[in-house]
Amino acid sequence: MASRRVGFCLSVKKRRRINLSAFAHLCAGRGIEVVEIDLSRTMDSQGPFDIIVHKLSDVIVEAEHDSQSQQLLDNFQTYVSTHPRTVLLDPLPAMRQLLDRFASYRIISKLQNTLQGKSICCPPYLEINTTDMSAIQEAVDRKQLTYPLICKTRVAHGSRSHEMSLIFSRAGLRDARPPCVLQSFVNHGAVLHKVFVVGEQHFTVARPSLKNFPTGPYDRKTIFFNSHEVSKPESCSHLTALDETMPRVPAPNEDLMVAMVKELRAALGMALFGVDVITNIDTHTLTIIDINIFPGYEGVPQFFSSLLSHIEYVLDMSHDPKH
Ligand SMILES: O=P(O)(O)O[C@@H]1[C@@H](O)[C@H](OP(=O)(O)O)[C@@H](OP(=O)(O)O)[C@@H](O)[C@H]1OP(=O)(O)O
Ligand SMILES: Nc1ncnc2c1ncn2[C@@H]1O[C@H](COP(=O)(O)OP(=O)(O)O)[C@@H](O)[C@H]1O
Ligand SMILES: [Mg+2]
Repeated sequence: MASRRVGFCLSVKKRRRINLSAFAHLCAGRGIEVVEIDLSRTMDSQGPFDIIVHKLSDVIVEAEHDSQSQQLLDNFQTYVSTHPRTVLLDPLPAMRQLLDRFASYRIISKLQNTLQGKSICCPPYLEINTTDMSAIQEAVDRKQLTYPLICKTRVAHGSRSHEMSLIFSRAGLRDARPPCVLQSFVNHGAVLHKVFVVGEQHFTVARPSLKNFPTGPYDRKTIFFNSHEVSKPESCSHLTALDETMPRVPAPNEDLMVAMVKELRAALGMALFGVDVITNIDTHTLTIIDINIFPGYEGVPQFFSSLLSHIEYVLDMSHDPKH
């Protein structure tokens, strides 16, 4: 009989993607039982759980307008609050803030101040809530945002959240669809670094990314794109094809990455997250552009062993009377 039970609460898609049955097999060898939580049944009938690993992004976003999802979320929250000894990976309020780019970029901007002098930054950006063009133009000028601007939806989860645009001039600002973020585009040599965090450990994987653009403003039509067409491992787009004469950008400094991950872990209070970083080709500043909840860890063969170690560590800590 397994002595410890880990509940996984994931969408069907996520469960398949991470191959939960293979992870359950690994856990069984360490006396840990993996249970797939079915949110449509009572949590009490499926427990007890020593720890719950979840990605409830779909449910949280749907709960905004769907009472059935709200009910599922309420049941989950009630279980968690009435079982304080069950560890939650990760806390709901912590992950909820990452579903909102306004909140994420505030966190990243604060981090930029904490790590001052460490050459880490967040691109200058604006939160756009209005359709009033002159107000938007004035805000862009006041904040001295440089063109091109990348326009991202406020909601950071779901298929529509990856629909973005590149705006090259004041006239192009009419293509912004509020609520959204307007962020200065940073030339980075078309390489994205995905930093995948599991507790104390992190793993970095390089991915394709948007190519460099001349600094604007200039007369060019807005480019609409889906971020998954440019930054997935298999992405192959004309938007990522670099001019071959471009000098290569150095890989990010590992000490800087360690400092960034440490600060972010503390600021977020989370263990399973991903950070998208790029290196500014002119200043070599490490630039954070995105934080993801429980990402895919694609290209990280150590993911399972690392997750298992983290779960064991958390369980040991929670049973330690000193904590
Ligand atoms: O949006 P990104 O930066 O491409 O990262 C995605 C993202 O985190 C996505 O989650 P969601 O937006 O659907 O919540 C993850 O999907 P899964 O939950 O199905 O794994 C992707 O795995 C992330 O991609 P990546 O692993 O490339 O960071
Ligand atoms: N400020 C920026 N400068 C340059 N490229 C960017 C910037 N922000 C995003 N990108 C590009 O757009 C892609 C998607 O942006 P991101 O903020 O990670 O959104 P998503 O949530 O869809 O992953 C990145 O992978 C990168 O290629
Ligand atoms: Mg991203």
